[in-house]
Amino acid sequence: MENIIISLCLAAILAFLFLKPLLKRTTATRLNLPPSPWRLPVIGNLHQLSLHPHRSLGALSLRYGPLMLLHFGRVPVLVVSSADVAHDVMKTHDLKFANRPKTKAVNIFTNGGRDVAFASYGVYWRQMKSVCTVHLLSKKMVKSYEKVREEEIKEMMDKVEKGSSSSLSVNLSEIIVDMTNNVICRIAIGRKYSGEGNTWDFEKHLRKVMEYLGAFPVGDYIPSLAWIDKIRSVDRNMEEVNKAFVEFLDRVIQEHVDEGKNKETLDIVDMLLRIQREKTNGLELDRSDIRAVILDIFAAGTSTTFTAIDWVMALLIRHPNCMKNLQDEIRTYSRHKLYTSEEEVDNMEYLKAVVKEALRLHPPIPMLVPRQLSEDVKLKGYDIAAGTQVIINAWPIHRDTTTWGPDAEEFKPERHLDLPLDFQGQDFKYIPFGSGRRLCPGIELASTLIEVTLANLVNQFNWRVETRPSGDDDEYYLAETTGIEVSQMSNGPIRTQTGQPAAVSLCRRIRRVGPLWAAVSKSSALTRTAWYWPLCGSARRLNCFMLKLIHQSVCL
Ligand code: HEM
Repeated sequence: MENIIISLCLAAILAFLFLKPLLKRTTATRLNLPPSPWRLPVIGNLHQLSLHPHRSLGALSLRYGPLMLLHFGRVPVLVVSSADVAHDVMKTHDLKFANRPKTKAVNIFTNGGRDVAFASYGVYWRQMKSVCTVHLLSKKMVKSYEKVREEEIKEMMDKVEKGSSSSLSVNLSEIIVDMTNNVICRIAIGRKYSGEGNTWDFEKHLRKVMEYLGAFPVGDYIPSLAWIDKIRSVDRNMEEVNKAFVEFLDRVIQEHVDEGKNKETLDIVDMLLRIQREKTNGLELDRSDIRAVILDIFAAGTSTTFTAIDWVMALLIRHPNCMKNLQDEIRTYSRHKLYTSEEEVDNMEYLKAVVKEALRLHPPIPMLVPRQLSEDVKLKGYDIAAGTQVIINAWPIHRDTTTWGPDAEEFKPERHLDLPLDFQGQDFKYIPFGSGRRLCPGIELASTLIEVTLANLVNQFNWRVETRPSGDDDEYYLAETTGIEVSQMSNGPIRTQTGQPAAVSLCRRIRRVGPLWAAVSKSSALTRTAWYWPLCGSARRLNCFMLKLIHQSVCL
């Protein structure tokens, strides 16, 4: 009798194991899944991504529609490529799509998502987001940092001035990067760490953190290849970088504690310490939470902002008529020759249109920050399972001819003059800062800094292309770059593939004419990635994201 029972049990287990995949397949076939491009075993659809994934996903969407289901390794990824579907995701079902996926790097650097950008949707994130929008990055707070912006922009203008009055070249992108870093640094931690006299190389460490946050975590997406991360000692290296950063931020926080509460101008660390003392919003912060928020401010605020300024300058130089219109406007409103103030910038409608148009064509985070679905949902009749990662690809949305007209690919700031579009993501055809619950809280800070910087650069200098080697087209000069350096802030494959902050290579020779002289501009991204190009070139030819992964594996 016992033998019979054991045999029956064994038979049942075997039958279950045998039937399980079949059952699964039957259930899956009953689900109405979104269209998917063909995929390979193990890597899924990764081979279909080029070095500009926002472009390759945009091209795939022309074939498979605005809602596609891909697989990055074994992780299902939903790709949204139209304003209509973006509306359903970020408005109708925003709550279900309000989570973020977390990679190993995110867990290490943000202490398991104790920041804002990667925190899981829930009470803690809600409190943090509210602290960010109401206290740290509110209109009033941004206004209180006006002096910081003015000082740093004046310093930037001095550098351009010096460069332009000598025959030496000026790296405009580098100057913009320095200015942006300095502004964000002073706002966040009260002082800047660039230049001489700094024993700790803050920028180098921050870049390292962002490289890890932006790198493709092979093991997270293709567990069978997790050994690659082990061989590369990725975990150990990340822990070491994190340790150095933690020590630095701890020192900064302790200095703030020692300085006391009665400072005249408060930076973000001061504000966070006050929130910790007063338990604002019922929030109980410990030191590691404060560190995570500060890291967010740096990671989310620096490269995005400088990339935007870089693109606007590049587009203006390519469109002399727009440059002239803008200069006319700025010179009408700007009373002082040496500095155009934020109050004056407030009146400049054409300047705002120029910035909006540049962010439409070149959103610094073209695929936004990935989201993760927290429960099953039906979207446009398709079944999407909980846990699916979600990419909202702003790139094709911003260039859709059905919503933007046949000239959607052209740089035409005028189109914004009569359009009631803002950065708040209310109209889903224009979402450079995202939308809904996860909307970027840094809009006020970023747009103010971008506008006042441009007003000054454009007001005081006339920019034009000086030389142009024959036989090269515009793309050669004005290409998006991707790669580790420009995907620093991103998380997960989406980020790395997106090459989020799509920095521009401003490698034209630019001359300031009129009373002052020549400035030569060269992209920092290009400078930093000079050694990287041969591989990028071949990767581009093969349209192969895998090559980038291999390169990243070797270099990180
Ligand atoms: C041109 C500059 C910037 C652009 C284009 C940009 C864009 C974005 C985008 C697309 C998102 C994701 C939104 C979504 O998921 O719907 C985001 C999130 C975020 N941004 Fe920005 N951003 C910029 C500047 C800044 C600045 C200056 C800060 C702060 C100092 C900042 C802080 C954040 C934070 C904390 C989040 C996460 C919000 C959340 O998950 O709830 N950003 N940003």
